[in-house]
Amino acid sequence: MEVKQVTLHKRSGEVKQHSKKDGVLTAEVVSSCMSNLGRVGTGLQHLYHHLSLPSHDLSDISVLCNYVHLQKLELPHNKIKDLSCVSHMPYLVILDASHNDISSFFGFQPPKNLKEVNLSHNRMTKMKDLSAYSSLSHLDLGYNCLSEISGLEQCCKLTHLSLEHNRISRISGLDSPVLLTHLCLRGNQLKRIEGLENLKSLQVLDLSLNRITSLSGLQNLHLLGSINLEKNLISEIQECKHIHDLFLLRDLNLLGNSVQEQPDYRLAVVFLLQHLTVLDQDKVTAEEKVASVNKYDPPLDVLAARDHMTHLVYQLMQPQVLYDSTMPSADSPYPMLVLTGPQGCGKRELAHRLCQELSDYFAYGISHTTRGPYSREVHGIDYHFINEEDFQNMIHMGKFIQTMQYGGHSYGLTRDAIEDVAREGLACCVHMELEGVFSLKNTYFEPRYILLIPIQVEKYMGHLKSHGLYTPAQLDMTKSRIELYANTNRQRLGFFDNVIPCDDWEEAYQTLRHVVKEYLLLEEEGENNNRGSLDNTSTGNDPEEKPASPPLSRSGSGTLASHSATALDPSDPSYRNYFTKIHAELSPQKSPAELASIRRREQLVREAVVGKIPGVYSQLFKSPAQTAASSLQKPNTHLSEDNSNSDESRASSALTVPSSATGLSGSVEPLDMSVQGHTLEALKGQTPEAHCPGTDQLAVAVSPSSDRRPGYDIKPILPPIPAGRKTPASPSPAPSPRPSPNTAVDAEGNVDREG
Ligand SMILES: Nc1ncnc2c1ncn2[C@@H]1O[C@H](COP(=O)(O)OP(=O)(O)OP(=O)(O)O)[C@@H](O)[C@H]1O
Repeated sequence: MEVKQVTLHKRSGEVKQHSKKDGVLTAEVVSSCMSNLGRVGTGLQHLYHHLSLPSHDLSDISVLCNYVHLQKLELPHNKIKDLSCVSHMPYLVILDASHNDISSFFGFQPPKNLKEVNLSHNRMTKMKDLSAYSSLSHLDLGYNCLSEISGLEQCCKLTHLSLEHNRISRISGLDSPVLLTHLCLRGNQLKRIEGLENLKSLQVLDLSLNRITSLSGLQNLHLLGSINLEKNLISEIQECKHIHDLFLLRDLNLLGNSVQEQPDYRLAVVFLLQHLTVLDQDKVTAEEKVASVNKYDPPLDVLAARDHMTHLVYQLMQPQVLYDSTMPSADSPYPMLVLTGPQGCGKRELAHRLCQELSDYFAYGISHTTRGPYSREVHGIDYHFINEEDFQNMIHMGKFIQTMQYGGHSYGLTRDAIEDVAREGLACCVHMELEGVFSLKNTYFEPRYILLIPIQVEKYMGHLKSHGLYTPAQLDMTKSRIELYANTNRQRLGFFDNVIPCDDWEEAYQTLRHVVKEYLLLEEEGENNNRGSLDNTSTGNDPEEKPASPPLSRSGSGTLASHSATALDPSDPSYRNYFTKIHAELSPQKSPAELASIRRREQLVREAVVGKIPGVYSQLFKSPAQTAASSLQKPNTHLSEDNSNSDESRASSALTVPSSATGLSGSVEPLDMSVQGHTLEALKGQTPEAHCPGTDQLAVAVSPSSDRRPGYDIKPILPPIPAGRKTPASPSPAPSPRPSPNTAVDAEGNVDREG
């Protein structure tokens, strides 16, 4: 249908034809640029609602006074100075007069429903009161010469506002448009983020190309999803803490800020703002998120894996040392009992008492610590108290099997401490925090883990306070860790073998004693078998489920008990059976798959040690298919066979181990233990510490979720030489310090025991 604009729009009914001349808009041009045919209100006439005249060199558009029904008017890229014709368009909803020469701010009577106005790229210098334009939802005033935001007090429906590239040096006048969702102040002269407090609906904020130094002022804008701060003066990562609680923030742009030069900038920001999906116009990958968490707040598994790797690497870098008494045999790792639980829950005293009462079975494994002794503590009984420097030296000498930082001090359990006990023919009983347990679970030791946990928290806290040893901060930390233990127990079925409430110390001891005697099948007739411990290896639901302790018969128990009653003779062949049985009773049962895996790994070590296969590590990490095949071809060799080959073994291990260590030390830098546990604080409080070389490499090499991996529990050692109990069982609460039992292999391959 052909519609003549002239008949539809001329108010007077008369059409005066104009031609486009000297920037004057004519009716002909208008009629050729109209679109969107509709009806007038009466429904009797048709008319066009839209007029679009971009880039027509227009300067005089007064002819538009006649086009009263226009709803959308687009006049960008002309030379228009006067927009007064708009006063005649009461139905106008959208006006685009960008890229013109307009200097008068809203120089027309307000169309009642005017919603979207684009006056960007003009010459306006001052904003005026827009209270008559209360329907405005989108307003673009970018690229003008405005120096102050004002006149928006009544614009309650405004959702999009752009004032980019003006001369604004301070954000003000934005209290009212509370529905504002998009605000662009790019390219102004802003130094601070202020005056945005009321814009609670703000979702997209562009403050790029300003001189902003801090992100303060954004903290309450909880709907913000995107912030552009490109090319500002932000220099500190900790500024991100101001937007840390903006949980909907997905896109942050800090390109062109000096903060990007900070070490580990991207990881630190990704860690602080974990909801980000785009940072600096680059997608945040899942790998980056994991790496950032592992770096700044590593899960216990990751910490433990790093701890384990550190000690493994340092151990490998030392000359070979044989820990014969604790070496796992084919079927029975050295038996250990670990009491864990929050600080001050009494586990240390419980461990001492247990070792005293069951001195034929257990002795206390003494940890090292850098904290000073409390008043009644004895060096060499409660701890080995050493200074930080010595502790670090011991780490570098590969002495520890696990370490942890707690309350600003270092704690660690050495191989020697365990070996000391093992050489007495006893099982080792230690106490440690949860981190220690995680770490120990990476080693070849397979202790029973007993969690001692306070149920009555207030009573426990009162007890701790009464010690008078702890600062309020330490007390708070200890309290918060009760939940950590409880959660670990809830979330990791079977992680602890037993859980014992420790609100009443005597009751806890009796339960512990009972549990341990049950492990050892030593329970006296008639003794209460119903104590308040939870056996965590059983869910209690499955009637088929195996009991936590191996189902040894009573006669087995009798044998064990009678062995324990007399001093053990190492030459007695039943000596090893004794250990095997303690182990069987202290170790959780394994599935056939686990057992097969352990055997495979042991087989590999044996082969490497006797020189049947080349390097220890190249074999330990070979593909599962090869591993399976090789273990099929070479069925489990007996320990005695390995012993018969001892010359060859020594030669082979002396050759292979240092080369493995060298290979490792080339690619894996030793860990700086002081970094662990401090990075998060450093990040939150101030600029992160300088990058710690090696930390990342280790973190990458370690899978956080895996407790047991090939090679982790393998030591480059010779088969065990049972040393046996050297002294009669002592009733003392803890083994007294004795010379190091370490045994070294000299250049000729001769075994030489220290001390
Ligand atoms: N080698 C270790 N690895 C991990 N944690 C350890 C180690 N040795 C000791 N701990 C634990 O470190 C925490 C602090 O020990 P510390 O002896 O300083 O505190 P305490 O107030 O005497 O508490 P507790 O009575 O529980 O030992 C304790 O929970 C303790 O069990």
